[in-house]
Amino acid sequence: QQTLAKDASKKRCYDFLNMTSRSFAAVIQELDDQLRDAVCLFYLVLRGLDTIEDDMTLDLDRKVELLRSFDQIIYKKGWTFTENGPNEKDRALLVHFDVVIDEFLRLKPEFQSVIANITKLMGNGMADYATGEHRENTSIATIKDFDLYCHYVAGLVGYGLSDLFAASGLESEELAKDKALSNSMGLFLQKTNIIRDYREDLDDGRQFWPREIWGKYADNFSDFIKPENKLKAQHCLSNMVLNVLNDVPQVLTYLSKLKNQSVFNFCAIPQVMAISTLALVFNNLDIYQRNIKIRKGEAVKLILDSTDMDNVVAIFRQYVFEISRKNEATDPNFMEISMAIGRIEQWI
Ligand SMILES: O=C(O)CO[C@@H](C(=O)O)[C@@H](OCCCCCc1ccc2ccccc2c1)C(=O)NCCCCCc1ccc2ccccc2c1
Ligand SMILES: [Mg+2]
Ligand SMILES: [Mg+2]
Repeated sequence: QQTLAKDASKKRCYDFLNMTSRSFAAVIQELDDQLRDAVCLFYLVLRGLDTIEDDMTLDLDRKVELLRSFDQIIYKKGWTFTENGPNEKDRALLVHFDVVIDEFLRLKPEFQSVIANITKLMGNGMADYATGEHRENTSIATIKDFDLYCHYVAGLVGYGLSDLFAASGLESEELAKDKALSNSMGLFLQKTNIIRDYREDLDDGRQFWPREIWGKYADNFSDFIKPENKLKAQHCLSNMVLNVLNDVPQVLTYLSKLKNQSVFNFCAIPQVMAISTLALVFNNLDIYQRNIKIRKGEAVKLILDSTDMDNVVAIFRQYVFEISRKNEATDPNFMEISMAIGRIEQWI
């Protein structure tokens, strides 16, 4: 009887995974037995934390209290949360969070401590940011603030994944020690999404592009949606893409150090999707009007091709070449982008 109940609650966790993530559910479920459950629960715990962070209808003091204590909440059997607004997309995850906690508490202790440590760091980072000087529209001032915020919400995920890979024995300890490489794995994904999500975030009253960049091209963050600012909008966008390109060499270095096939696929596929998205958004002013996504057919081809390092390098080379072809000599960022591409080509 016990095993039936345990299997049912584990199955529900995978249902929550498939419900809350288009891009990660499939690759997480392909991981080898030693890692699959730990990474699934790592995802669900952090998605639960992010569902608190993302909810703009929550009272700020209440939000901060939850963010800073989430690393203790995950040890409280039976805990659930029903205060999210009705439109919060992953609200159901927290309404049934007791199921996630039950499964989290069944993980090996070393997996639990990796997840709890990252949850504590991320929750406090999110809270510091939510109560910072720009709390009204979550705006980000400098490129340094941009890197710090993305470190909190995504770089730390890279830290935790590398630690889980090492704890499972499927990957080396030294990979987990090289924090800069793990950090870049998160920053590349998060920053690419932040560029792609300009319009969605603007409409939600959030702005994640650093003022140090966009402030060179406009007085207000929303100016870029106006047709008369087309050229400024294009140059601001290429400046953002330039900032993200700088993480590519470290992403390729991280991937080249992986030994386990299922871990390689899990790590490579989101990065390949991101470089494809980056090439799609480069000099593409549609991002100021709507959320653009790579076509389903292209995504399927990328997933099937991303199983070994040579193919992944070839895919990166293809998209970096596409960006260099679209790079315009009249763009003030033209030279910097050419040099960033040069640094990537030394690698590939
Ligand atoms: O609300 C949304 O749907 C999007 O939220 C974004 C936001 O609010 O900024 C934002 O929320 C960030 C805070 C919660 C992080 C949740 C997460 C994501 C992916 C994971 C993958 C595996 C294991 C655990 C994971 C945890 C978000 O989901 N951004 C997507 C990019 C985050 C990438 C994280 C990451 C970092 C390094 C990686 C290395 C290898 C493979 C996957 C990796 C994945
Ligand atoms: Mg989110
Ligand atoms: Mg968030």
